[in-house]
Amino acid sequence: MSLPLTEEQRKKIEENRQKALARRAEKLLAGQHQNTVSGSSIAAKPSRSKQGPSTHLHQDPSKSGSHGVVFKQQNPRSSSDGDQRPQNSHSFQLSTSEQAKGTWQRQEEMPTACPSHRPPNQVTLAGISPPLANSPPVVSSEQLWVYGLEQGQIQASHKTKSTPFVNTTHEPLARAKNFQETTASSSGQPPRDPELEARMARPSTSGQNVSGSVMPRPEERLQQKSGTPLHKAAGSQQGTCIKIGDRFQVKIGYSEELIAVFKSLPSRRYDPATKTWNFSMTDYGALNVKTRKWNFLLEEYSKLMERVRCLPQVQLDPLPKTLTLAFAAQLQKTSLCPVADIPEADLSKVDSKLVSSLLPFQRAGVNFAIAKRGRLLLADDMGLGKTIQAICIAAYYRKEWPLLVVVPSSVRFTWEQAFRQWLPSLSPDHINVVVTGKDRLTAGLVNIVSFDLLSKLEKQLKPPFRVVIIDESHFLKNIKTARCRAAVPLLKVAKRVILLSGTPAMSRPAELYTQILAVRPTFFPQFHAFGLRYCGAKRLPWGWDYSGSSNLGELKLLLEETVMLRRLKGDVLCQLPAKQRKMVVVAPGRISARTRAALDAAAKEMTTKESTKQQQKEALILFFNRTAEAKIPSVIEYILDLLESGREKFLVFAHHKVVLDAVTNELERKRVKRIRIDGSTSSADREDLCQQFQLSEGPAVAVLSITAANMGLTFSSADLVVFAELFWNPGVLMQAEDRVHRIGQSSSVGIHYLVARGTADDYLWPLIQEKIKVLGEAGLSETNFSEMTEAADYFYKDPKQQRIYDFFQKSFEEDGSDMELLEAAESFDPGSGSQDTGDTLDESTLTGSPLKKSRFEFFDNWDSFTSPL
Ligand SMILES: Nc1ncnc2c1ncn2[C@@H]1O[C@H](COP(=O)(O)OP(=O)(O)OP(=O)(O)O)[C@@H](O)[C@H]1O
Repeated sequence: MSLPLTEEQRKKIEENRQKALARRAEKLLAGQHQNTVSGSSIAAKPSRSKQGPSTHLHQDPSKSGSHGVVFKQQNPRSSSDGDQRPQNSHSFQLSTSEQAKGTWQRQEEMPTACPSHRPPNQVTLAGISPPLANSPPVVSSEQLWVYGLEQGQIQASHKTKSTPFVNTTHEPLARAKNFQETTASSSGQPPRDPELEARMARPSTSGQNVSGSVMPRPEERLQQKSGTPLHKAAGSQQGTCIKIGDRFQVKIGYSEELIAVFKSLPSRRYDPATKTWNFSMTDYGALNVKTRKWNFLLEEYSKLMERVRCLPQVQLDPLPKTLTLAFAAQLQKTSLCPVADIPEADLSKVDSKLVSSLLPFQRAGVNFAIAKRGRLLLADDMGLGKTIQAICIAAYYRKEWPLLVVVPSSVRFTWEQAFRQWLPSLSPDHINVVVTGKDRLTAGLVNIVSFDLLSKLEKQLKPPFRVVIIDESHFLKNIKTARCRAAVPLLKVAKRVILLSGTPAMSRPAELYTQILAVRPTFFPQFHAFGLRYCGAKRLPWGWDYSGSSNLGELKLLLEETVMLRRLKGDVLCQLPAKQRKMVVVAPGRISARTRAALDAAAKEMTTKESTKQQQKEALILFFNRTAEAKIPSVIEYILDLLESGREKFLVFAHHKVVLDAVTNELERKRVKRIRIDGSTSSADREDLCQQFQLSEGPAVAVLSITAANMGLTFSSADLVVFAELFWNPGVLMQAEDRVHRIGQSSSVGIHYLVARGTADDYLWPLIQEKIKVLGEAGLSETNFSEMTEAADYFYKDPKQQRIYDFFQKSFEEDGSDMELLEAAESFDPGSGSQDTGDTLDESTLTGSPLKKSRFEFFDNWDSFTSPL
């Protein structure tokens, strides 16, 4: 951020200039070393470099009176000078050969090892540099001399002005800072970053420590801390370094000396975007600022920075310290390839069932995590199996358990199931799912808790967990939320931090900050530095605005090098099955006591010997009915979590009208785009609604009846299907799945079955699996439907449960049983059922739902069920 010089500052500079001239004259008289024309007041000793810019210039044919400059993109490794060759006399070399000579002589006399010659007081006031000029600044040698002398004075006012955290009154920012302070003090020092430290300790090719040559000097540290650029002199050019691929780019306006420096570096290129430019000096001012970019190999970074420091009229913001450390090996040429090969991790101590199930890209993910010492953001696309990878990574560090798993509350039990499935060596008794604020957070070896409960159980976080998984880590994007305040300190001190999110940032880079902080607390300990670099921070009358974005390419590189692994579905499509089915165990904790009692009564009725067949079937219908009601809050919670996680378009299939109504009403309340197709939708409307959904952009949900919308419709623009309810006929379920898995679908499709324990799902789910297995054996269905829930705990030890299951099986397998069940349901008296149970549904979730009226309209469309469309 540069501010124009005030009148007072100008006067002071002029005064100082005069004084400096006088001093200079005295020095000359005293016979001291003279530096004839240069601005080399910063150079205490003249020293000639063998590789100095002047050598290049003199060898450069560009000097020979040509009239233009051609900039061509070159092979980055080419050392040719061909990318900047003047074609005519209006070249960069100034208009006369005399001038050029004068300039380059100055360069020649500059020491190359500038830092050692540079006076220590060369940090100047942040606000005095003018904005990037449109035309080359005209700076006389005298001016340069004076600027060099006067910087110490300017610095005097620098310190109090350049720390936005101190000065700003912007509340969120102030809070962010406080937060940083409190978390730092409450949790002690953040853990050291061994990876970066190792890099820093690695010797460079020149035998120097990376830190020795790359670490900024004190004034640069001040600059980085304050987030303000390092300024050299009034009137200096201000530029920035940005890392791009294995190169870094310099964005800066014209400076003759700087071009000489650039030319001295063999890897230079000009304007990678436009490849070739041909322009004269007179056109320079009109050039688009965006095109003034140079880029170099990373390994030349230190060399360039050292030389640029010698140019008082040029000021170049260095790469952030975090970047220079992250890429130290490349900056120092100790690594030839941009990303070092990731070694294969030794997973011999992890359950072989899990390890052998990993797909190749998942195995690579585990290797990456272990190479990063168990601290990473695994940002694979949705449905790529982040859970299995996270469990494997955590299992690798099993000696450091107890493990804490923080998840959205709608998937707590799915995680429990996943641990059971993938880690058979872990006794189920050692898995602790925290359900209420009174539960113990440390009761198990694996402790699963929701974000919201975590903030209520903060006191139980001492001693801290050493291994932590955070699912859907973008839930932590807002530093002001209670969940974030509870989680981030915990993560900063944990030894292993596994963040999972398919959408780490949904709208702006600022959302990434807390996640980066959690994985690498030392990277950007202050948000402002991050905000300036990557959030296009703007100072507004009310404070700082960090809602923008800047240097995104660099941010991506930094994240990928150090913190984040992200694979998109398209990258690994060939390794994925066409359909990925997932059983989601939804929260039984949300079933009220009265519904639970009603479910138990219905279950008892089904197996009572005294009951007639008809009574048993009615009890079965009642059981379904209560199941539907019991699941509504969890279903809605799950759908809202999906939307919050960035799922854009998906289908929700349900069976009972009460569920379809509740979901539709909630989406309406949340103003989410939706369509609904059930038995009451006319054929013409069905097609229109379908098209509407197919063409819609952004989040949209299709709420569909399992029986009325399982055929004849195409929803290939979605790639996820959620079954809010189960249905006993797997053929109907698979037809419903195929609404998205059909021609036009280019992605692997996710299918989520929401299953609630203690309900009819306990029996329906194994029943469906059993049927599919039989069909699979006959080559009539895919087999992986049942494989996915192999470890599901649905095998009945209790004889009563077994009897219910047998009854289910019998009821649904008898010829015409469906019809019987439907008839039985028709004869059911909803009114009496309603009064009997008087179940309370979550009012907040069901606002606006015409519950009383439709409560027992179990099947939304009998006709479509018996004769599907
Ligand atoms: N290697 C594997 N073998 C068998 N099943 C797998 C494998 N990897 C993933 N799955 C299954 O794929 C489904 C999706 O996996 P998971 O839920 O972990 O994806 P995710 O990346 O966490 O998705 P989201 O971001 O939507 O939560 C699950 O049913 C999971 O069990």
